[in-house]
Amino acid sequence: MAATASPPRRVVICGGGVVGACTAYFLSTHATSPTVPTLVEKSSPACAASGKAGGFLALDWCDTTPALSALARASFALHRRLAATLDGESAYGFRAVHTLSICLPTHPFPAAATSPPHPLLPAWVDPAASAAPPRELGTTDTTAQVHPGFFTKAVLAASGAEVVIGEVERVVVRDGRVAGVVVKGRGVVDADAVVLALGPWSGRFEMVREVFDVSGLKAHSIVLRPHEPDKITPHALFLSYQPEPGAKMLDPEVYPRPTGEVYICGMTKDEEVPDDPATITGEPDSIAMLHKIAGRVSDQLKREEGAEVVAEQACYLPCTDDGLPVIGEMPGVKGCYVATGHSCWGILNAPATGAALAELILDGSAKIVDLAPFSPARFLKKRSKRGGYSVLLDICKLPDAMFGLNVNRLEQKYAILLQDLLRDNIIAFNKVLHPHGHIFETIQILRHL
Ligand SMILES: Cc1cc2nc3c(=O)[nH]c(=O)nc-3n(C[C@H](O)[C@H](O)[C@H](O)COP(=O)(O)OP(=O)(O)OC[C@H]3O[C@@H](n4cnc5c(N)ncnc54)[C@H](O)[C@@H]3O)c2cc1C
Repeated sequence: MAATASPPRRVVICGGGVVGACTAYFLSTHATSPTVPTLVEKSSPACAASGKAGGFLALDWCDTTPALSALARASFALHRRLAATLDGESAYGFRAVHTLSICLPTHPFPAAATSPPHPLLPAWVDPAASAAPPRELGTTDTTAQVHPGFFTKAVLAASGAEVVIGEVERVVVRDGRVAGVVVKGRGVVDADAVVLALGPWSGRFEMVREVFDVSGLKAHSIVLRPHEPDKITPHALFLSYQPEPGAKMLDPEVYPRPTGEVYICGMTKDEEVPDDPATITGEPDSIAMLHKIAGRVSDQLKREEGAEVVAEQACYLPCTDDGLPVIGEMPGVKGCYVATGHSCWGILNAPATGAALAELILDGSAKIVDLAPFSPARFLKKRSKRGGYSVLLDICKLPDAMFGLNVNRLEQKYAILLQDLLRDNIIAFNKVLHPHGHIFETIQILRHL
């Protein structure tokens, strides 16, 4: 990625979830070119997954995917640094946690059949809740938590960003460069750089949809206030549970919070994301199952034992086809950046995402993590393997003037496809281009990229 001549002055971030908020924070705290952005949010900051997530953080749980591992490890370290800078402990419940895996039996064991509680099991968890000895999945060195909604709002407030409540309808592009965004009822907000951090709504923008797909996976959660909150220890529980013999295995998660509340989530479902984040509600069956599971884990979490219901809710995980987030500049639109697809790790991975984007926008390249594996252009390359030949034919139909040395006039997406074809499909390249006599000129263009 070529370095920008001078950093953009006006940056507009679309979307007030954790990814938009962290990007705002790292733009405004950049060491040499601090830039306070404008953030446009349709409903309210952290109204969607970023306010309704668990907020669990893990150092090494993404290590099986090298690119994601780098993002997660950098983010975990940044979470620690942010907590120290922003007083995360009291501002948003940052703390280290113990993390256990527990296999919840299908049917509760009779009390007499229960052996003494396993030493790893916290006292507030019913000993009969564990069909097998619990397993330690993380320690206070490797796992931690935040209250995701409080975290998102705290970093956004610390960024000093101007927050505009309004719906971004589209991105304004002039001569292949971003010029602003159109906000419903307000008109154009001018910008030198635009960041699309719209979670599962990113695909609503044609410019994004043309390059990659983002889908939403609906997930449910409940928040309970036990009658003796002081008895609940900082233990995150990853459960496996089969409600009936032969039924689908469920994998709910339980996160006690320093606020005294206990958050329980699970029950996912592929479903179309509704237009308005404020209208998302949980389905009664899924919420009822989460209450059943909560009651099986601990008497403290039973409504009939005095647990107060604080929230019953649902939201959507933003998912991509290859399971990796998309972070980088949109091909063919200079100054338009995207950050989405963080799936079940958006609260963890938002800090390094925001820090990397801030570097990319203000310095011209990211140092904190290598953004190459997350580039939106990776989808374009995949599509070129299927459609590259016909695109090449399209290029051959372009007027001869396009094959001069005027790289700016050749859309970047075609240039990427050509690069791909040069590497993977040189024969097709020669065969198609030679009769038209464009080989020399095209190679010149590629040299200029
Ligand atoms: C049940 C559940 C539990 C989870 N637990 C964890 C966890 O423990 N740890 C973890 O790391 N991750 C967790 N996640 C994942 C995490 O919540 C997400 O990856 C993350 O919140 C995505 O953040 P985002 O900013 O990309 O999107 P979102 O939070 O969805 O934010 C997108 C924002 O864009 C706004 N918007 C949409 N359209 C427009 C428009 N046209 N104009 C302006 N604004 C618009 C929306 O209103 C919304 O505020 C969990 C997710 C779920 C669903």
